[in-house]
Amino acid sequence: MTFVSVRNIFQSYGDRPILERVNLDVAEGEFVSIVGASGCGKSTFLRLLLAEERPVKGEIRIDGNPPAVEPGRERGVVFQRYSVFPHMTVRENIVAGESFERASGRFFGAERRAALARADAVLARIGLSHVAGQYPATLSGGMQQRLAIGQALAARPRILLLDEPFGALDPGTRLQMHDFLMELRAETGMTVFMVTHDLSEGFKLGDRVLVFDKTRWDADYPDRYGATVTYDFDARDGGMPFQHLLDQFPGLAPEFPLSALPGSAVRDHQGPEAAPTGPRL
Ligand SMILES: Nc1ncnc2c1ncn2[C@@H]1O[C@H](COP(=O)(O)OP(=O)(O)OP(=O)(O)O)[C@@H](O)[C@H]1O
Repeated sequence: MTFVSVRNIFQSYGDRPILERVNLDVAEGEFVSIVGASGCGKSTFLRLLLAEERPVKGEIRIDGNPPAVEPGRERGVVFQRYSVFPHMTVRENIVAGESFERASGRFFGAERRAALARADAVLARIGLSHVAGQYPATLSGGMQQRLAIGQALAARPRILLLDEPFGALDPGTRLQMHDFLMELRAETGMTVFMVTHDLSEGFKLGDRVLVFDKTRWDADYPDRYGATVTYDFDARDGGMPFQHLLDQFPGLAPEFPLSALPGSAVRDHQGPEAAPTGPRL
């Protein structure tokens, strides 16, 4: 059953189209990876889901309703660069994440004690209990990003939006974060949209991998057309057979023509006029 529905979305900045004819149905609990060339509108799409922007045309529905303008309860978001508060301790950061309107200082008495107890439960879940009283600057990059995810989860959102969340981390920490995110996802059943530049990460973590690209090009006016979803790959089972191919041919991604993969389910999002030529990542 559809949880997030995106219908014929167009978005432009000034007279410059960024997205066009984006259609999508996502079930609750699905993990959707989003890849595409730099500047093609992936973050713009996340901002539309967050209701930070309104589309020029089209409609987004979350559980049948337009996305609420206030962040927090329904959707949590994590960016590439650590979005935690540097002047608050790790525990206070989690408390602050519970509600954007109610920073930690707004909790008093029993309410504050309850909020701190909930924060401690989140910290235990993300493995940061031992640094609860420290400031973010004293943590490693991976720990800070775990804190950012914990902060987003403190409000118990049904949807987690991740914009290149592991892009700034070293490869080892990145792998640890993959395990961490998969565990959290299994525990919470949340729906995830993750923008990544790492194709194999997208296939490893996602149930689906969406490729954003332009289907129409004007060589004289490269900004004339917007991007849309050109591929929607079934990536369950760890992105097999994509991962097997990567193992066999290291260095294959990202130029490999994804459409040639055996067993990849490519769903049609644009209708008969669209003629995707393969992602340029
Ligand atoms: N508020 C804005 N006003 C005008 N142009 C914008 C605005 N936000 C984004 N853009 C432009 O829209 C295009 C799409 O930006 P967006 O950040 O969505 O791309 P992206 O696919 O996420 O890129 P990257 O992979 O590099 O992060 C870019 O050319 C960007 O400069």
